[in-house]
Amino acid sequence: MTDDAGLHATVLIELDDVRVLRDGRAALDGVTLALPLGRHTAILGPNGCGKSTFIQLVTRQLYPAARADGRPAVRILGEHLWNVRAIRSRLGIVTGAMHDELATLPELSVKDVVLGAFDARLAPQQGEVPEDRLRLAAEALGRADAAHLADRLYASLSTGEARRVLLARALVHAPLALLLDEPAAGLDVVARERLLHTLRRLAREGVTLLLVTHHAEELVPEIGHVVLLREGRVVADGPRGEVLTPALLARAFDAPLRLRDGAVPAFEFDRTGADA
Ligand SMILES: Nc1ncnc2c1ncn2[C@@H]1O[C@H](COP(=O)(O)OP(=O)(O)OP(=O)(O)O)[C@@H](O)[C@H]1O
Repeated sequence: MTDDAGLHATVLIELDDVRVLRDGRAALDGVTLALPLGRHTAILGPNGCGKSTFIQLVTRQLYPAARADGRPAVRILGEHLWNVRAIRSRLGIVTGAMHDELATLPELSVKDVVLGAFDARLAPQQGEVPEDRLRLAAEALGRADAAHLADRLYASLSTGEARRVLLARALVHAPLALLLDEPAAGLDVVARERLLHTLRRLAREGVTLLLVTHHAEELVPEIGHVVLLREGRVVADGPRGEVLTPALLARAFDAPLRLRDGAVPAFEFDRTGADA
Protein backbone atom coordinates (compact mmCIF):
# COMPACT_ATOMS: atom_id res chain seq x y z
CA MET A 1 0.00 0.00 0.00
CA THR A 2 1.48 3.38 -0.96
CA ASP A 3 1.47 6.30 1.46
CA ASP A 4 -1.21 7.86 -0.69
CA ALA A 5 -3.42 4.76 -0.50
CA GLY A 6 -2.74 4.55 3.24
CA LEU A 7 -3.94 8.11 3.66
CA HIS A 8 -7.08 7.46 1.62
CA ALA A 9 -7.90 4.33 3.60
CA THR A 10 -8.27 6.41 6.75
CA VAL A 11 -10.39 9.02 5.01
CA LEU A 12 -14.04 8.12 5.08
CA ILE A 13 -15.25 10.58 2.46
CA GLU A 14 -13.15 12.81 0.22
CA LEU A 15 -14.59 15.35 -2.18
CA ASP A 16 -12.22 17.17 -4.50
CA ASP A 17 -13.74 20.23 -6.14
CA VAL A 18 -17.11 18.49 -6.53
CA ARG A 19 -19.85 19.97 -8.64
CA VAL A 20 -23.27 18.32 -8.83
CA LEU A 21 -25.83 19.70 -11.24
CA ARG A 22 -29.57 19.36 -10.68
CA ASP A 23 -31.83 20.71 -13.40
CA GLY A 24 -28.82 22.55 -14.78
CA ARG A 25 -28.08 24.34 -11.48
CA ALA A 26 -25.18 23.51 -9.19
CA ALA A 27 -26.52 21.93 -5.98
CA LEU A 28 -22.92 21.37 -4.87
CA ASP A 29 -20.31 23.67 -6.31
CA GLY A 30 -16.55 23.45 -5.84
CA VAL A 31 -16.85 21.39 -2.65
CA THR A 32 -13.55 20.03 -1.32
CA LEU A 33 -13.68 18.03 1.90
CA ALA A 34 -11.79 15.25 3.65
CA LEU A 35 -13.75 13.57 6.42
CA PRO A 36 -11.48 11.17 8.30
CA LEU A 37 -12.55 8.03 10.07
CA GLY A 38 -12.56 8.53 13.81
CA ARG A 39 -13.57 12.19 13.73
CA HIS A 40 -17.24 12.79 14.48
CA THR A 41 -18.45 15.45 12.07
CA ALA A 42 -21.65 17.36 11.31
CA ILE A 43 -22.44 18.75 7.89
CA LEU A 44 -24.74 21.63 8.69
CA GLY A 45 -26.60 24.23 6.72
CA PRO A 46 -29.98 25.71 5.87
CA ASN A 47 -32.67 24.22 3.63
CA GLY A 48 -31.43 23.93 0.09
CA CYS A 49 -27.71 24.16 0.93
CA GLY A 50 -27.00 20.74 -0.58
CA LYS A 51 -27.21 18.30 2.35
CA SER A 52 -29.48 15.78 0.59
CA THR A 53 -27.41 16.15 -2.56
CA PHE A 54 -24.33 15.23 -0.52
CA ILE A 55 -26.06 12.07 0.79
CA GLN A 56 -27.25 11.11 -2.68
CA LEU A 57 -23.72 11.59 -3.95
CA VAL A 58 -22.40 9.15 -1.34
CA THR A 59 -25.17 6.63 -2.06
CA ARG A 60 -24.51 7.05 -5.80
CA GLN A 61 -27.99 8.24 -6.66
CA LEU A 62 -26.33 11.40 -8.03
CA TYR A 63 -23.00 11.80 -9.78
CA PRO A 64 -20.49 14.65 -9.85
CA ALA A 65 -19.81 16.52 -13.06
CA ALA A 66 -16.71 15.16 -14.75
CA ARG A 67 -13.54 17.10 -14.02
CA ALA A 68 -11.50 18.55 -16.82
CA ASP A 69 -8.32 16.88 -15.50
CA GLY A 70 -10.05 13.47 -15.30
CA ARG A 71 -9.21 13.01 -11.60
CA PRO A 72 -11.94 11.35 -9.51
CA ALA A 73 -13.94 13.96 -7.63
CA VAL A 74 -15.29 11.62 -4.94
CA ARG A 75 -13.63 8.86 -2.97
CA ILE A 76 -15.33 6.78 -0.30
CA LEU A 77 -12.83 4.97 1.90
CA GLY A 78 -10.23 5.40 -0.81
CA GLU A 79 -12.41 3.99 -3.61
CA HIS A 80 -13.50 6.20 -6.44
CA LEU A 81 -15.81 3.54 -7.88
CA TRP A 82 -17.43 2.39 -4.68
CA ASN A 83 -20.42 0.17 -4.49
CA VAL A 84 -22.90 1.07 -1.80
CA ARG A 85 -23.53 -2.60 -1.04
CA ALA A 86 -19.81 -3.33 -0.80
CA ILE A 87 -19.09 -0.45 1.58
CA ARG A 88 -22.05 -1.07 3.87
CA SER A 89 -19.91 -3.04 6.31
CA ARG A 90 -17.81 0.08 6.73
CA LEU A 91 -20.38 2.84 6.32
CA GLY A 92 -23.93 2.35 7.61
CA ILE A 93 -26.44 4.78 6.14
CA VAL A 94 -29.67 5.93 7.80
CA THR A 95 -31.91 8.19 5.75
CA GLY A 96 -35.53 9.27 5.77
CA ALA A 97 -35.85 7.99 2.20
CA MET A 98 -35.14 4.46 3.45
CA HIS A 99 -37.91 4.79 6.01
CA ASP A 100 -40.35 6.05 3.38
CA GLU A 101 -39.72 2.95 1.25
CA LEU A 102 -40.00 0.49 4.14
CA ALA A 103 -43.12 2.07 5.61
CA THR A 104 -45.08 1.30 2.45
CA LEU A 105 -44.76 -2.46 3.13
CA PRO A 106 -47.43 -3.29 5.74
CA GLU A 107 -46.43 -6.97 6.18
CA LEU A 108 -42.77 -6.31 6.94
CA SER A 109 -41.64 -7.21 10.46
CA VAL A 110 -38.87 -5.39 12.27
CA LYS A 111 -36.76 -8.53 12.10
CA ASP A 112 -37.26 -8.63 8.32
CA VAL A 113 -36.16 -5.00 8.00
CA VAL A 114 -32.91 -5.71 9.83
CA LEU A 115 -32.33 -9.07 8.09
CA GLY A 116 -32.96 -7.36 4.73
CA ALA A 117 -29.62 -5.57 5.16
CA PHE A 118 -27.78 -8.86 4.51
CA ASP A 119 -29.25 -9.11 1.03
CA ALA A 120 -29.21 -5.32 0.48
CA ARG A 121 -32.96 -5.59 -0.10
CA LEU A 122 -35.88 -4.12 1.76
CA ALA A 123 -36.82 -7.58 3.05
CA PRO A 124 -34.75 -10.77 3.27
CA GLN A 125 -35.11 -13.46 0.66
CA GLN A 126 -37.75 -16.09 1.36
CA GLY A 127 -36.69 -19.29 3.06
CA GLU A 128 -34.90 -20.29 6.19
CA VAL A 129 -32.67 -17.59 7.64
CA PRO A 130 -29.21 -18.80 8.66
CA GLU A 131 -28.63 -18.90 12.41
CA ASP A 132 -25.67 -16.48 12.29
CA ARG A 133 -27.78 -13.85 10.51
CA LEU A 134 -30.49 -14.14 13.15
CA ARG A 135 -27.86 -13.70 15.84
CA LEU A 136 -26.27 -10.66 14.14
CA ALA A 137 -29.69 -9.07 13.59
CA ALA A 138 -30.57 -9.58 17.26
CA GLU A 139 -27.23 -8.07 18.30
CA ALA A 140 -27.78 -5.06 16.02
CA LEU A 141 -31.25 -4.50 17.48
CA GLY A 142 -29.65 -4.66 20.93
CA ARG A 143 -26.97 -2.10 20.00
CA ALA A 144 -29.70 0.22 18.71
CA ASP A 145 -31.68 -0.26 21.97
CA ALA A 146 -34.48 -1.75 19.88
CA ALA A 147 -34.46 -5.42 20.94
CA HIS A 148 -37.98 -5.05 22.37
CA LEU A 149 -39.30 -4.15 18.91
CA ALA A 150 -38.12 -7.31 17.12
CA ASP A 151 -41.55 -8.91 16.71
CA ARG A 152 -43.46 -5.77 15.74
CA LEU A 153 -44.53 -4.81 12.22
CA TYR A 154 -42.31 -2.02 10.92
CA ALA A 155 -45.26 0.01 9.58
CA SER A 156 -46.84 0.03 13.06
CA LEU A 157 -43.88 1.70 14.77
CA SER A 158 -43.71 5.26 16.04
CA THR A 159 -41.23 7.58 14.34
CA GLY A 160 -38.76 7.15 17.19
CA GLU A 161 -39.06 3.36 17.18
CA ALA A 162 -38.67 3.18 13.40
CA ARG A 163 -35.53 5.34 13.57
CA ARG A 164 -33.97 2.84 15.99
CA VAL A 165 -34.82 -0.05 13.70
CA LEU A 166 -33.16 1.72 10.77
CA LEU A 167 -30.15 2.24 12.98
CA ALA A 168 -30.12 -1.49 13.77
CA ARG A 169 -30.32 -2.25 10.05
CA ALA A 170 -27.29 -0.01 9.47
CA LEU A 171 -25.43 -1.65 12.38
CA VAL A 172 -25.93 -5.23 11.27
CA HIS A 173 -22.61 -5.24 9.40
CA ALA A 174 -20.80 -3.58 12.34
CA PRO A 175 -19.80 -0.53 10.27
CA LEU A 176 -16.87 1.71 11.15
CA ALA A 177 -18.99 4.79 10.53
CA LEU A 178 -22.60 5.90 10.31
CA LEU A 179 -23.94 8.49 7.88
CA LEU A 180 -27.08 9.86 9.53
CA ASP A 181 -29.51 12.14 7.74
CA GLU A 182 -31.26 14.34 10.35
CA PRO A 183 -31.47 11.39 12.75
CA ALA A 184 -33.75 13.10 15.28
CA ALA A 185 -36.13 14.79 12.82
CA GLY A 186 -39.75 14.25 13.79
CA LEU A 187 -38.95 12.80 17.22
CA ASP A 188 -40.43 14.18 20.42
CA VAL A 189 -37.98 15.54 22.97
CA VAL A 190 -37.72 12.29 24.94
CA ALA A 191 -37.39 10.03 21.88
CA ARG A 192 -34.79 12.44 20.52
CA GLU A 193 -32.69 12.41 23.67
CA ARG A 194 -32.88 8.61 23.89
CA LEU A 195 -31.79 8.21 20.28
CA LEU A 196 -28.95 10.71 20.74
CA HIS A 197 -27.92 8.82 23.87
CA THR A 198 -27.66 5.64 21.75
CA LEU A 199 -25.62 7.49 19.10
CA ARG A 200 -23.28 8.82 21.78
CA ARG A 201 -22.72 5.31 23.10
CA LEU A 202 -21.95 4.08 19.58
CA ALA A 203 -19.47 6.95 19.18
CA ARG A 204 -17.76 5.92 22.43
CA GLU A 205 -17.63 2.36 21.12
CA GLY A 206 -15.60 3.64 18.16
CA VAL A 207 -18.23 4.15 15.44
CA THR A 208 -17.53 7.41 13.58
CA LEU A 209 -20.61 9.62 13.40
CA LEU A 210 -21.27 11.73 10.33
CA LEU A 211 -24.42 13.79 10.81
CA VAL A 212 -26.04 15.68 7.98
CA THR A 213 -28.50 18.08 9.52
CA HIS A 214 -29.86 21.51 10.21
CA HIS A 215 -30.98 20.63 13.75
CA ALA A 216 -28.69 22.15 16.39
CA GLU A 217 -29.95 19.78 19.08
CA GLU A 218 -28.43 16.82 17.21
CA LEU A 219 -24.94 18.26 17.79
CA VAL A 220 -24.03 15.85 20.59
CA PRO A 221 -20.79 16.68 22.45
CA GLU A 222 -18.90 13.99 20.53
CA ILE A 223 -19.33 16.05 17.33
CA GLY A 224 -16.10 18.02 17.42
CA HIS A 225 -15.94 19.09 13.80
CA VAL A 226 -18.44 20.97 11.66
CA VAL A 227 -18.72 21.70 7.95
CA LEU A 228 -21.05 24.61 7.19
CA LEU A 229 -22.69 24.71 3.78
CA ARG A 230 -24.54 27.43 1.96
CA GLU A 231 -25.96 27.26 -1.55
CA GLY A 232 -23.84 24.24 -2.39
CA ARG A 233 -20.57 25.72 -1.16
CA VAL A 234 -18.48 25.23 1.97
CA VAL A 235 -18.65 28.31 4.20
CA ALA A 236 -16.45 26.84 6.93
CA ASP A 237 -14.83 23.52 7.78
CA GLY A 238 -13.15 23.20 11.16
CA PRO A 239 -13.41 22.54 14.89
CA ARG A 240 -16.93 23.01 16.28
CA GLY A 241 -16.05 26.04 18.43
CA GLU A 242 -14.39 27.84 15.53
CA VAL A 243 -17.17 27.17 13.03
CA LEU A 244 -20.35 27.66 15.05
CA THR A 245 -19.73 31.37 15.62
CA PRO A 246 -22.42 34.02 15.05
CA ALA A 247 -20.46 35.43 12.11
CA LEU A 248 -20.13 32.12 10.26
CA LEU A 249 -23.68 31.01 11.12
CA ALA A 250 -24.97 34.34 9.81
CA ARG A 251 -23.05 33.77 6.60
CA ALA A 252 -24.38 30.21 6.17
CA PHE A 253 -28.01 30.95 7.10
CA ASP A 254 -28.06 34.52 5.82
CA ALA A 255 -29.72 35.57 9.09
CA PRO A 256 -28.74 36.72 12.59
CA LEU A 257 -28.27 33.37 14.24
CA ARG A 258 -26.25 32.16 17.18
CA LEU A 259 -25.80 28.78 18.79
CA ARG A 260 -26.57 28.31 22.46
CA ASP A 261 -24.18 25.44 22.99
CA GLY A 262 -24.73 23.28 26.03
CA ALA A 263 -26.40 20.05 27.11
CA VAL A 264 -29.01 20.54 24.38
CA PRO A 265 -27.63 22.96 21.77
CA ALA A 266 -30.15 25.29 20.15
CA PHE A 267 -30.09 27.96 17.50
CA GLU A 268 -31.25 31.37 18.65
CA PHE A 269 -32.59 33.76 16.06
CA ASP A 270 -32.01 37.41 16.87
CA ARG A 271 -35.34 38.99 15.93
CA THR A 272 -34.10 42.45 16.88
CA GLY A 273 -31.15 42.03 14.54
CA ALA A 274 -33.46 40.79 11.80
CA ASP A 275 -35.54 43.99 12.02
CA ALA A 276 -32.52 46.26 12.03
N1 LIG B 1 -34.92 16.79 -7.59
C1 LIG B 1 -34.37 18.00 -7.78
N2 LIG B 1 -34.36 18.59 -8.97
C2 LIG B 1 -33.82 19.80 -9.18
N3 LIG B 1 -33.22 20.51 -8.20
C3 LIG B 1 -33.19 19.97 -6.98
C4 LIG B 1 -33.76 18.69 -6.69
N4 LIG B 1 -33.58 18.43 -5.38
C5 LIG B 1 -32.92 19.48 -4.89
N5 LIG B 1 -32.69 20.41 -5.83
C6 LIG B 1 -32.02 21.70 -5.64
O1 LIG B 1 -30.67 21.45 -5.25
C7 LIG B 1 -30.28 22.36 -4.24
C8 LIG B 1 -29.81 21.57 -3.01
O2 LIG B 1 -30.94 20.85 -2.52
P1 LIG B 1 -30.80 19.76 -1.38
O3 LIG B 1 -32.10 19.03 -1.34
O4 LIG B 1 -29.56 19.00 -1.56
O5 LIG B 1 -30.66 20.69 -0.09
P2 LIG B 1 -30.84 20.32 1.45
O6 LIG B 1 -29.76 21.07 2.16
O7 LIG B 1 -30.90 18.87 1.63
O8 LIG B 1 -32.24 20.96 1.81
P3 LIG B 1 -33.30 20.49 2.95
O9 LIG B 1 -32.67 20.87 4.25
O10 LIG B 1 -34.49 21.32 2.63
O11 LIG B 1 -33.55 19.04 2.79
C9 LIG B 1 -31.45 23.28 -3.98
O12 LIG B 1 -31.25 24.45 -4.72
C10 LIG B 1 -32.65 22.50 -4.51
O13 LIG B 1 -33.63 23.38 -5.00
